Amino acid sequence: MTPRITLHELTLGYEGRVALQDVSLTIEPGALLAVVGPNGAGKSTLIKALAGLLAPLRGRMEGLAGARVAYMPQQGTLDRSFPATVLELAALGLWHETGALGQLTAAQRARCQAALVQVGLGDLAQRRLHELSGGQMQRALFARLLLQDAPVLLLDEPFAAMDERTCRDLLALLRGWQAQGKTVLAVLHDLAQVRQAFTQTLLLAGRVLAYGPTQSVLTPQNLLRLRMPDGSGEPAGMACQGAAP
Ligand SMILES: Nc1ncnc2c1ncn2[C@@H]1O[C@H](COP(=O)(O)OP(=O)(O)OP(=O)(O)O)[C@@H](O)[C@H]1O
Repeated sequence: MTPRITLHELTLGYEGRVALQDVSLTIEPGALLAVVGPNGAGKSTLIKALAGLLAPLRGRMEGLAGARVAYMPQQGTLDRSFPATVLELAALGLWHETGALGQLTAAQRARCQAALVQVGLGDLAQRRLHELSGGQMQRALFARLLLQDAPVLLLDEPFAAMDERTCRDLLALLRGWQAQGKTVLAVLHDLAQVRQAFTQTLLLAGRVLAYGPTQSVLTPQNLLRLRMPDGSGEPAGMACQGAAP
């Protein structure tokens, strides 16, 4: 069952210093929501709070208690020197079934392999993580999400450094999840991609600047206020750092 998530005057930060303030909004079940804003806007901070990794400084969140939430952090924050294989990484998605030290049954192993095939990594199941390209690693993380099968998915820059084909394949997975009634939130920098694939957008800059249907949020006026490129190829005041190429 996918929950309705409501945020009430949520203020987030670190060691008492505010990063994102007074967020009040509702995310309907089955939303496909892009979280957009310049560097330091509080996008990752919000995702971490929704994932239960950061306690609010003020305000509260409703709907997430007891809900299964899958969280994909920015790839740069992951330690790839850990001596695991691609299949072992994907299998972490079954943690809710196996427990922390659980051995995989033959059926679970087959499901992991099937998830790897689905993301195009069927031949790389025994590869070590440090041997993967950035795009292959991202696909492996998506296989883990597939196995987690959670009703709420929180993805922090899932398409950073992806080639076009990988982006397309992984976007199709996101759409499939939405079609199943899951809620998908993704931090994105590529506004053309947001316009093309995401029905709802949350625009942040230390607070909520706009929230709603993508075309009414990503207006020239809103983007100009943030000096963000508008995705039309027009010159921008400030490049959106960290953007997917
Ligand atoms: N672990 C942390 N400790 C202290 N301050 C932090 C921490 N993480 C983020 N911040 C601060 O919180 C603010 C929001 O950061 P956040 O990572 O949420 O931004 P973002 O919108 O995701 O940016 P980017 O597009 O650069 O990833 C920034 O001012 C940042 O310096």
